Amino acid sequence: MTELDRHDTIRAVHWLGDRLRLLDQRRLPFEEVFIECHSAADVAQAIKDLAVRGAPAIGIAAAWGVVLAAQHTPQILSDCLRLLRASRPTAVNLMWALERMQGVIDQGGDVARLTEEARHIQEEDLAANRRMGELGASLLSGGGVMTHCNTGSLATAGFGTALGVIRSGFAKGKVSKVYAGETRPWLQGARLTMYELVRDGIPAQLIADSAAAYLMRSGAVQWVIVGADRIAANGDTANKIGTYQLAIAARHHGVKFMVVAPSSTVDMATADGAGIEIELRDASELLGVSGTRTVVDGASAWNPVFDVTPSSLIDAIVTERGIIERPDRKSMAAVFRPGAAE
Ligand SMILES: CSC[C@@H](O)[C@@H](O)C(=O)COP(=O)(O)O
Repeated sequence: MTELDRHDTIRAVHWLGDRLRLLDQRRLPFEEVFIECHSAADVAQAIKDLAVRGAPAIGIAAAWGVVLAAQHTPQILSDCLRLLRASRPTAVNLMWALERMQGVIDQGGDVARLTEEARHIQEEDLAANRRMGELGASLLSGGGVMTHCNTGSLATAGFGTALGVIRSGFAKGKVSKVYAGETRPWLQGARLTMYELVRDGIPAQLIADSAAAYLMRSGAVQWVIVGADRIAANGDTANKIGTYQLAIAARHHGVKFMVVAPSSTVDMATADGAGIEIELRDASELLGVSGTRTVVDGASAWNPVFDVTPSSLIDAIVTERGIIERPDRKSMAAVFRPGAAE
């Protein structure tokens, strides 16, 4: 067991043979409670309600949802796939995982084959995260990094994407301090990223989302490192709301901006960010904090939960296939459509 393995101990998604156990991320950090899904509908609901969240983890959970459907309700398998696909719109890992499962179904695969495919999806994600950790850490210099939302073990099969780069960077002595934005309104940064960083003993401080530009101006941060929910063919990247303004502030202050995501997050069928559907969630999520209403009755709210960062503001996209510096349509195609005529 390596030093990194000793630290990376959280797993959000557990397959138990006839049901799926999910660490309920709505209850963290103070309660480590698991929920059990017995059907594809249970999994779809858990994804919709953010009990499981983070693009890769959503895809993995959905793949296991298809196994549950094949075990318990094979007569309505295609309805179950539709239900899972509709659970959240932005993270393309969900559609990607369901397409892989559909491929097995189309070849006449039985429950055993579907189980094997879901397990592969989960294991490949962990391996991709380890690889991206190495690659991303090789770019780092300066020691100070900022991240947004939660991209760690909780959001993936383990280790994490952006947080994986931070973990690797810390292990190599290339990260000395992490600043985590709290990530209103669900507080993934405050509740989940700080939970992971404190468990790992990585020096970290929470900041209000609105403190980011001031932090960058101070010179304390050399890299902003974030994950992604969907990367279009030209490198435009959808990620948690607030990422775009971080990229603008980073460019203004000469801070580098890195996106870390497995190739399952790359959507070459979508030409650019304008084609990415952005999830709008209920206004009630913004009208209070942790269930306590903070806004006057009668007020309304606009609650998009992702935004799109144009590729021109991204210094590097790191996937398990390699590093793409200054991403654009051509450099993305060279990695994700090798051999295709330009
Ligand atoms: C490795 S997770 C990458 C992204 O999925 C993450 O940054 C993010 O935006 C998660 O949003 P969430 O709404 O919590 O699912």
